[in-house]
Amino acid sequence: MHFLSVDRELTRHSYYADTAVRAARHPALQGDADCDVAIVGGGLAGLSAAIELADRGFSVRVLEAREVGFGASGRNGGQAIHGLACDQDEIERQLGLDEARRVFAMSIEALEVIRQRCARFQIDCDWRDGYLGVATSAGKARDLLAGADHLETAYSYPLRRIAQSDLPQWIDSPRYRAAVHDPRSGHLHPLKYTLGLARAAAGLGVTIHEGTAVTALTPGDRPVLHTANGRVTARQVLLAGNVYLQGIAAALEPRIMPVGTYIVASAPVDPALAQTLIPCGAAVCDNNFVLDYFRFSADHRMVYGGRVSYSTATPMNLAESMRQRMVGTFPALAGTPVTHAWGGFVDISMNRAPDFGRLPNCPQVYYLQGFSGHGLALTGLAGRVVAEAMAGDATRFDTFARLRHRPFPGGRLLRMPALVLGMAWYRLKDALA
Ligand SMILES: Cc1cc2nc3c(=O)[nH]c(=O)nc-3n(C[C@H](O)[C@H](O)[C@H](O)COP(=O)(O)OP(=O)(O)OC[C@H]3O[C@@H](n4cnc5c(N)ncnc54)[C@H](O)[C@@H]3O)c2cc1C
Repeated sequence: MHFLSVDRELTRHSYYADTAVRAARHPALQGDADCDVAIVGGGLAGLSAAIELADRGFSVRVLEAREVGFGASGRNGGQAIHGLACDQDEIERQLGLDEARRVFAMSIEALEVIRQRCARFQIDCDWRDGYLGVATSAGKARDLLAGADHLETAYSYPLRRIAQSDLPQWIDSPRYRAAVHDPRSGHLHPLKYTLGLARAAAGLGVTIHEGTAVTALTPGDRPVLHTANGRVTARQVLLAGNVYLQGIAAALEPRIMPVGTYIVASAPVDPALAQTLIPCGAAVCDNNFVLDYFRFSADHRMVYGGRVSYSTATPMNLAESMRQRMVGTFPALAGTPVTHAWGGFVDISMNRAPDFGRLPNCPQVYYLQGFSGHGLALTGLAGRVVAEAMAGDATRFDTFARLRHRPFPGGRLLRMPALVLGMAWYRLKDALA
């Protein structure tokens, strides 16, 4: 089955969709329109850019095939964490330490962007401060602490180190050997946040069209986006369609792969139990290659993410297998039922670094992709730097655009099997660490 059909199934039982209110529906495009910037994709990247562009006086249209927040933005783990999906080493290797420091600083700005937007647009999305990085083995603990040392010495970014003996004050689980805590990162309800950004964008004059799939792009001095019921001609275009952007820009497709990741939400637990299990209230994520990520929601449900599918097929018995992972981490939740199970696809790049740039055959068309499962905060910054570039100052955008990306090997047919094989190796490394 094609991953898009799998993806539609995965949206059906999301806790976020059950607990967010879609106050506004945005009408589909009918007829032809003109604007300064046309954006493909009503996720966090597209909406963030729309807000930044509207702030700079541009006329903006967002074209969304389904509905705002349909993709990863409305379904993710809700963890807004410093840094990128890849280690800073990758950025240092490619751009040097000074540029890598600028990139890291932008990832911290991305966290501030969330806080600022929640305050400015009064977005109530259950934000809570705090992120706890945890390690499941002695080897992983060494990696975690070495990473923290590097962030402190090379980036002046201190993380609090927590020894195994002190862990119960932070997380009550038998699984972990060490942790690091970051008070500047945090977590939120991603669909409430995404819908809040759409409301903010519309309030700034951005026209949003839901139910409007872009089927083709004609490059040129004024690129044209084609849809079933009309066209949009713009001075500049942003492609922010993530893994769903298929058949619009062939050059971009081999640079990312859709990888499935899954989440369950439990029934609400006694607030006192939630407080005992994660006393610091942080979002938690381990540093395995195939990682587990979890947190308590504002209504005291355990929102537990993990597993991956590199073949795009949904794992068998998804809800039960995820429940078992949750109970492995927190035996105290053994009697707590799971009420929701859902998932989505992340846009991983080969090196896990974000992939921002302009289309080779049409520099008026910008793109943002390759967030590699770490885009909740970074999309906000991405929208800001692409707006800066469109407004004439590409300094920060081009820092990202200089990162080199290789296409996934194997061509269209063999790409997926090659990836599955590669990932089996990393899973083995996790198991042996
Ligand atoms: C299950 C899951 C858990 C995750 N957990 C975390 C986490 O805890 N922390 C974190 O930092 N990141 C996480 N991520 C990643 C994060 O959600 C993404 O990086 C981020 O949301 C990407 O935003 P986006 O706007 O680029 O893409 P999306 O939100 O996917 O939006 C793209 C939109 O473009 C639309 N579109 C595509 N093509 C077209 C077209 N041709 N015409 C019109 N519209 C089109 C799609 O319908 C879609 O709505 C997770 C992702 C998933 C799937």
